[in-house]
Amino acid sequence: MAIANMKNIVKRYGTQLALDHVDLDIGEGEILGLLGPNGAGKTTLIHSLAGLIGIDSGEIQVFEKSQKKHMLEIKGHIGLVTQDIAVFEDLTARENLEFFGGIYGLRGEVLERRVDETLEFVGLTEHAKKLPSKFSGGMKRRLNIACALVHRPKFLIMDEPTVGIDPQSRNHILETVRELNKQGTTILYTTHYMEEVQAIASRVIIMDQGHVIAQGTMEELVKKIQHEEKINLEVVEPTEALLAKLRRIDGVKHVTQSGKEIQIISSVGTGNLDRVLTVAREAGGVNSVNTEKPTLEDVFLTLTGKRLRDGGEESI
Ligand SMILES: Nc1ncnc2c1ncn2[C@@H]1O[C@H](COP(=O)(O)OP(=O)(O)OP(=O)(O)O)[C@@H](O)[C@H]1O
Repeated sequence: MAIANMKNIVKRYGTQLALDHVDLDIGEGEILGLLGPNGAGKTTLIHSLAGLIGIDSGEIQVFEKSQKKHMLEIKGHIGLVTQDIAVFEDLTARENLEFFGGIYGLRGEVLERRVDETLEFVGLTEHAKKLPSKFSGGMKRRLNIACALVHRPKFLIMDEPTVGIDPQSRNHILETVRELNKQGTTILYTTHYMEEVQAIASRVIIMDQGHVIAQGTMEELVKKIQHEEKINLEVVEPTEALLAKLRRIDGVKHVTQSGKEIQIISSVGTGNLDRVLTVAREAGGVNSVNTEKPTLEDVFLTLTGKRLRDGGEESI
């Protein structure tokens, strides 16, 4: 069954085109990773899918039903974990869950059982009676997720749920996502962190400037650039003149620099390793060199010209 289809979606904020004819399909049982730099349109896509904002044109179906016609019914089976933590600071963890469960029509014993189960699931049972203001960042994030889960949605949409938390809390959240998926929940997971997508996603969508620029499994995406290799150089003098010369070499697609380390993505089989070394030696010398197969991060760089980790800043 298709969990969601978006067809030809256009969304503008004034003159700003946030979604530019976007198509997206999500199948039941997937963990779909949505990657993109700041401003790519991820939150806009998620909010329009969850029915929080209207679109200018296009068609959205969720659970194979028109979103326009069945909005309320659809919303009852979606959970949305927002990027900004949306819990009540003056209610305890338990009271927060009771409130959100109540919104979804849960009452009495069923509500209490679901609240207990959800607290247990996110590891907050012992803290049920505490106010979120006493929580660490990671615990607050877990409570935020719990609020979106208490009504047991079929489809969970998560907007950067691990921003600003420690690695242990992040692992806990990723484990929660995997477990939910095992139990049958379909998940759309937005992040800036490539390694999170690599750890949990069964399929990946890459967005940039309001467009879906690539989608597929990790292997399919990496295959897209299988004719490329990554050359890692450490040079003695990383001057602008050297970078410019490297970029002019035929077959070189991207050159990025961090201190004395220079990374080059180049077509394979073009003899570019030799050329790169010659240019770098002439420009002051080379401390070390190695080549690697491209990763998902390199797919992103090749497709967008930007590094995801830097929040999408231009790298060349
Ligand atoms: N309410 C708004 N009014 C005007 N412009 C907006 C509004 N919300 C988003 N935008 C613009 O629309 C574009 C897409 O923004 P969106 O927040 O969807 O991107 P994003 O990929 O979620 O970015 P981030 O990773 O920073 O959250 C950006 O250029 C943004 O500045």
